[in-house]
Amino acid sequence: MTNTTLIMSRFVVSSSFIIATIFCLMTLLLSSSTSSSTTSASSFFALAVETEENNNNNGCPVGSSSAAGGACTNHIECGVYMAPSTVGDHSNLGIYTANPMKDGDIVPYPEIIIPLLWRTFGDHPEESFTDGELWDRYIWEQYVGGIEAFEDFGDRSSEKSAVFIPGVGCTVNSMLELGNVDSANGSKFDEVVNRSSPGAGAFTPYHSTPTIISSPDGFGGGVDAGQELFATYGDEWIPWIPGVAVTFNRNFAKADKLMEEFEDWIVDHEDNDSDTKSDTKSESSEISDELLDDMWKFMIDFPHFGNEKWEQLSVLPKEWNRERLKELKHVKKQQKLLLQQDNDEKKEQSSSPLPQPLSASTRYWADRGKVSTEFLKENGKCQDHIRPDISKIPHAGRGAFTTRDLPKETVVGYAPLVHVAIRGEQIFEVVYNGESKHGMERSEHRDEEEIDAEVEEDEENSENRFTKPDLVINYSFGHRNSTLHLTPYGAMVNYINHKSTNDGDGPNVRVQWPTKELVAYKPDWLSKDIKFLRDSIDKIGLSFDYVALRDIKEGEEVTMDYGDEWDNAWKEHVANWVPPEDSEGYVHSSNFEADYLRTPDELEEEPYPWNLHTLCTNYYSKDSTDSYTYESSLINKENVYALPCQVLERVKEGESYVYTVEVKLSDTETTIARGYPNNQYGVDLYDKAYSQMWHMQQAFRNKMYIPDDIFPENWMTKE
Ligand SMILES: C[S@@+](CC[C@H](N)C(=O)[O-])C[C@H]1O[C@@H](n2cnc3c(N)ncnc32)[C@H](O)[C@@H]1O
Repeated sequence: MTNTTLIMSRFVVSSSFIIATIFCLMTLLLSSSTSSSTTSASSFFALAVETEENNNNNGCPVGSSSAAGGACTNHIECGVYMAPSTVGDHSNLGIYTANPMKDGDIVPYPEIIIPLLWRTFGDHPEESFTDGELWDRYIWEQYVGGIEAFEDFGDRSSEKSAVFIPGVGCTVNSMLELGNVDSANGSKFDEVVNRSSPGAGAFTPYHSTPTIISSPDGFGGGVDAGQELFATYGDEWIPWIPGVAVTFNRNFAKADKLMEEFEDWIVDHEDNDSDTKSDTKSESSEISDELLDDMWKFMIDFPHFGNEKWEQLSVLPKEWNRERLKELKHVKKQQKLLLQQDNDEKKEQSSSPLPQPLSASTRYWADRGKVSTEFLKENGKCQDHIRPDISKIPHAGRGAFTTRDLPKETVVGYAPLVHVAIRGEQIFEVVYNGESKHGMERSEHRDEEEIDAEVEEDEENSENRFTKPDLVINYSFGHRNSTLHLTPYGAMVNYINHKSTNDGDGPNVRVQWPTKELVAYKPDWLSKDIKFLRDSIDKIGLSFDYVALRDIKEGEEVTMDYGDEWDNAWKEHVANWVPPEDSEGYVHSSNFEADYLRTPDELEEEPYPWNLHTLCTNYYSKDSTDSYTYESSLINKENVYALPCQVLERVKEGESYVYTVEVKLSDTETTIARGYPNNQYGVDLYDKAYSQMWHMQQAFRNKMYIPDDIFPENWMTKE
């Protein structure tokens, strides 16, 4: 195989060439084979994953698991697990439900969304080509979570700001046709505290982004216990991880076609063979299972990387046997039957949609995506021991609360850590440059001179310029003697608030390195140096267990000690806090209620809160009287362009109002247009860019500190 790989990778060949080559080889092999062997192969639908890692349980008996201290504990019930993925030989993590769930059910529990300003989506910062590159795999575009556009004017529909969605959002894998959840379906906005609170802007206002079960057709309207949850990343996303199925829909169809050809070839061969030995239609015409197996392996392992990618090879079932052949015949028969019924029904003018049988390759991967609950208990980490709610700690925002009684030593939460090794202190710095359009520059993309030149051009903005760490810092770990920066992405752990060890009975959890090697935890990384971490960007290698320090009762708030530095910084922040002048009169648009948009006269009497303003689209055209009128046929949902505007007049039409607006096209040019509806495609009220609390200059920023006793000395790069 290695030689074949070398030779074939030098040629550009087509997939039909591969198949032809394989079939020729098969013919050659067959002509010299004895075909009486009937080696029984494992069932085609056997769950390979169930058997592979069952023994890896730290010596704990089945039905119990290793707690943080290495002791075996009885199992505590759990509904959602993070465990080695069924996608690609357990090379990454996946999210599983331990219970059957119906379409429409919400996977526990909805997460926060942390908006990122230090980088834009799809715009990989050049300087951090290695260090920080790992982040590429853990961000989404802002529209996924329903985050508003950050710029005031311009294209509001396709601004590509990046967001970080811990939990399912970061972990879920993609299996296109097998997508069984809608992940990160918008979010809610709630700043929880007032602008005058010292907690203002110190945590994300975007929360409650749900993952909703949405199983594909043919799967019975839900998912079974042990099912890996799959999102749909989109057609351009290809996980080029060795051994991973490249899951474009079109590949399932192509894979089925290849399997059909393979099957036809076998049937032909066996028929021909028995024809030539027509007197005895003997067993010997059957191709041996062993040979079938070898040929199949040869086909699926055929090198398909490089310029020519035969993605369909990656979704072929990994095992082959006669059962598989029968399955394929069955699927084809059913499909034929349905097609026939469909035609008959069409003739009868019936419109009832017919269920489609799953294609053979789809069926294979669907079954592969399921594991036993034992597997989850033994290899997974529970993700629903805690749930979010408003914290009981003043000014802290949301917090994490236990969903069940959790004995001491329970791993209450688990989080893989996205690391930035050397540039951890600079990479997240954001330069704010005022509060208007292009008011903020992302330092990662701009050099200082470029920013200075722009600021000089705009004296007004230079006064408002300030630099501040991005919000994600408050959700990340560091150490005073190191540049390393670790951001956890386990479900719910980002809700855990601080409680000092010196405060009352102290916190009830602490972070610890896991007790054994895991897909996302390599214990030998603890003895590597910081340069090794900088250059290790293919995979996550560090994780934290959040371990119960004592028995925790259901409903208790979970807290951990963020470290003395954090505690002191927060106390100093509170002591020095002076509510900003603009906290008076600030109302976020989500809390602002008005029956209609106001005219200039009305605004004089009753202005909007200072942070709100109206923006209009340019969907208008000239009518017969040479005046401009709103034209709904011009709506382009892909590109909703916003311009500054003011309402001049309002007319009641039915239950709602239509508006005459003055749209500002440039500094010198305006247009007056009639008939605007009050919505995002017409005229609407928006928060001014960077007016939300998390952009406040005064907002608290501080990373959490990794306890000294677990921080390796070799990572200490600073005095
Ligand atoms: C990892 S987040 C915790 C979740 C956060 N409370 C939220 O609502 O998203 C850390 C941030 O929570 C807030 N926080 C955590 N513990 C706190 C405490 N004891 N007092 C005040 N604020 C706290 C701070 O804003 C801190 O930067």
